[in-house]
Amino acid sequence: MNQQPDSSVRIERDSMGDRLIPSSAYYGIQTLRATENFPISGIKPLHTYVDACILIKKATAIVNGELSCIPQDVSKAIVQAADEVLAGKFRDQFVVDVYQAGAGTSHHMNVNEVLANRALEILGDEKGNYKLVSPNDHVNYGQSTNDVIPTAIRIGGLLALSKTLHPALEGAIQALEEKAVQFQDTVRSGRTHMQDAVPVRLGENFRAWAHILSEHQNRIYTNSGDLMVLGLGGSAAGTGMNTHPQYRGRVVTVLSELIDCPLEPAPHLMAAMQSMAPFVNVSGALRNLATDLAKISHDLRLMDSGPKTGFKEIQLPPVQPGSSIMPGKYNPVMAEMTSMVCFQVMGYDSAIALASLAGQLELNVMMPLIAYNLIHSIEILGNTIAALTERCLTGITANQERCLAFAEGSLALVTALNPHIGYLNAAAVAKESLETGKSLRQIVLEKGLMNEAELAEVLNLEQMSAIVPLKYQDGESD
Ligand SMILES: N[C@@H](CC(=O)O)C(=O)O
Repeated sequence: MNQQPDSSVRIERDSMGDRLIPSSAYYGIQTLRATENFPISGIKPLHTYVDACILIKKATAIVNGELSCIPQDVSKAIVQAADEVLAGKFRDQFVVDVYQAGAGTSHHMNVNEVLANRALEILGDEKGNYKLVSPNDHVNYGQSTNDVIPTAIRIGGLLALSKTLHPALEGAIQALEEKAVQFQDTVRSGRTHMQDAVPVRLGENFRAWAHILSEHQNRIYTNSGDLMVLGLGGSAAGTGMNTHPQYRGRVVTVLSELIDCPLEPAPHLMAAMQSMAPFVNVSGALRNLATDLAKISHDLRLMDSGPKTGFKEIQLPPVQPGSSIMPGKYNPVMAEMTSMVCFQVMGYDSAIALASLAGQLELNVMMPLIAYNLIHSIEILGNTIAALTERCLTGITANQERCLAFAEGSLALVTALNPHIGYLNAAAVAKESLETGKSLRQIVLEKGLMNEAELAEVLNLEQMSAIVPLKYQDGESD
């Protein structure tokens, strides 16, 4: 390329040759080639994933500067550039599609180039003039995509969990517990197999859901512990080639301080690089949560069904007109959206499992897919749960009369008669009630199976729907 380009572009060179880059761009030639190679989804890297990569680069620049592996002024300029990105600048410079080069080298080089070019500017030099600060020799000193990207997925996962999913789960659990107290005295008919079952308390349904979510939160905490063990320092193949002996330990300490989380160096660098088990583990816990969350959102839709032709035991808050053609229709849109997000998370989990088994020898090159799917799953689940809580759970009201009417009309009330008249007699009473339309009470009295006082005591909905306390001995309470 002999012609002098105009000032709107600059020339950059890599091992494949020269290319023109817009002068204003902070990314460089390797990023440009990647954008041309991967025009796949139009989806750019998640902010949290960019943050994770930038935090790693900040930590490595600090430690490589302290160890005199890179010049002090270069280290400081890279750190300043990293801080600027973390503060929200240059976000439009991370431009490589999420479906990209195996292992994530393209996104990684995008990060290295943006930091190098901004560091050059800070040092008074020109973008693209990589002598003073090079994306490969300085920003990437002692690193490889192969140890940086698995670390970035770990850090991105931890950031997303603490910023999005855990606070959302806490909010949902609290909202459900408040509803449990509010609806504690509302008796409704249980339904099993979608048929009449024994009575339950509506409040207890909400308490059960709070408990289910709280157990999922514990599983996610436990499963995410592995994300805190970092193989950073393994460089290209998990041997640590081209790193200073003190780098590996120090960089993990600095990164721990930066994200305020107790991280540790991996006991075996090759294992940390090859195995995607920590991500499968967290994704599995997310799938597990999504499975129950979808079930809860389906239950909410069932219980709210109607208004004239369904259960309508509860009312979900109407948040928008439901129909483009049917006036006055309000649909359970927040619960519907929740189910779809849960299905997406399960799909992402399946893809993560396939990507994780596709590693070969020293490296798993499917990491870009794992990075996007895992962090996106955490974030969309967190955002979904927060929106569901704010726009649906907190505003749910109970239709007490309707709940009670179903409970009183349930054929399964006859279950309470088993200990007094036996299962077969009780079944005959139920059958006759269904055939004749007479009440269970009336048939039992007509048949002389029990007297009125006994029946009144046994067919007590409050008592039937109360949870039997756990006791191991008389006089002991739980
Ligand atoms: N993923 C690259 C290494 C790197 O980008 O640092 C490779 O193994 O070829």
